[in-house]
Amino acid sequence: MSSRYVIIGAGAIGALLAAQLHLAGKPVVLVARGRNLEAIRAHGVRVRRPSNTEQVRVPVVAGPHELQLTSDDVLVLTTKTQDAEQVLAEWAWQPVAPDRVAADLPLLTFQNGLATEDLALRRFAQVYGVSIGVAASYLTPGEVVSPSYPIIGVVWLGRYPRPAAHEPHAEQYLRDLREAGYDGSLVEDIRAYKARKLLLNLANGLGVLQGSDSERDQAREKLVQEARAVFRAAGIEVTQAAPGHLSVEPVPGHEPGHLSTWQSFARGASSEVDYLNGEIVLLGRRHRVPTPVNERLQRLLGAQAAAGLPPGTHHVADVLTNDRSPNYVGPRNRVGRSEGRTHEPAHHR
Ligand SMILES: NC(=O)C1=CN([C@@H]2O[C@H](COP(=O)(O)OP(=O)(O)OC[C@H]3O[C@@H](n4cnc5c(N)ncnc54)[C@H](OP(=O)(O)O)[C@@H]3O)[C@@H](O)[C@H]2O)C=CC1
Ligand SMILES: CC(C)(CO)C(=O)C(=O)O
Repeated sequence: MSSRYVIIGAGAIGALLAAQLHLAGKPVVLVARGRNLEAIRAHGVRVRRPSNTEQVRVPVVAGPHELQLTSDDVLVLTTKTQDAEQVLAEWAWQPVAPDRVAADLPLLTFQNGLATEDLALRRFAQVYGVSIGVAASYLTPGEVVSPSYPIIGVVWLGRYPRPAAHEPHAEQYLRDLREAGYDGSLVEDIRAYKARKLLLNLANGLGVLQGSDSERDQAREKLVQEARAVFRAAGIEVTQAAPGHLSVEPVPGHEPGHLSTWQSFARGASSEVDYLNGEIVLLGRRHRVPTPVNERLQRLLGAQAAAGLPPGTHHVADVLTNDRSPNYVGPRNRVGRSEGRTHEPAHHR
């Protein structure tokens, strides 16, 4: 009998993982909130795949007050990074058994970026970082789109900060994930895998902006160059291991290619950019390495999220140049967004 997985955060990663584990016969409880909770309570998680849609009746709760934790539970954190601290604080000191609290349970952290594992380690002693490659999408309460089948995603899983000599629990988690449809491996240095993934995720924010493919490529190259420089200065290893391959297929009625950051902006949810590009900015400030392009993207999208503005509000050129005068006209309006670059200032050409 495998552990029960208590999956906190019912979005693209968490709701899909809960559905997959449930379908594989693994004990699982999903923690959701708001309209998403209502929809999952009423109908289960709707999983839209390339060739079918399944309604998966996953047990769901609103929080620790609706659940009795046991010593066999494994907590799984699948919120965005910006919500991790609040969730960790809420769950860590919940009672499990006499003299035990949730912070004594193992915790799996699925976040992109480098920040969550240290946030978790402040309270939880057994932290397992997971780096996941998956093309999942959450845009509608109670529903996830999963364009890969039968392999749902690829995971790299490792004890943080480093594995013990023998990690039977990590092996068990990986076995369960494999049975649930995820390809994956155990890794020695999960941070090096998260660093590799972060190099990819630095461009997530570019998908929220208007611009051509070549402008995006140009910006992506600069974002990654800056990141590599700060990683060198900070002594952060990036794994050289080859990334896994995942086949992604069309799902009827679903527009493909929108990454997790775009999904947050499209839903009017908060943005993870402070922990993606913002991680590079933080490391740059600590180690005195300039990171102007990551900083411009972070500032632009931070202000956009604060104002509740949708994808397409700004242009990639705003990230590539620091020239705010005399031609800068501010954020594009909704007309400019839907009709393309209609009011293009000179420095964007
Ligand atoms: N989407 C993807 O394809 C990929 C995502 N990732 C990474 O995985 C992590 C999770 O991302 P993703 O699944 O996309 O995020 P989502 O925004 O889709 O899902 C996060 C979920 O957590 C919920 N949540 C937030 N705070 C709380 C809280 N305090 N209590 C309970 N639930 C809470 C949100 O609630 P609400 O429903 O109200 O918004 C939402 O349902 C991120 O670090 C992301 O970068 C990695 C690879 C791919
Ligand atoms: C780039 C991608 C899709 C890889 O899994 C991802 O991490 C994201 O959407 O944030």
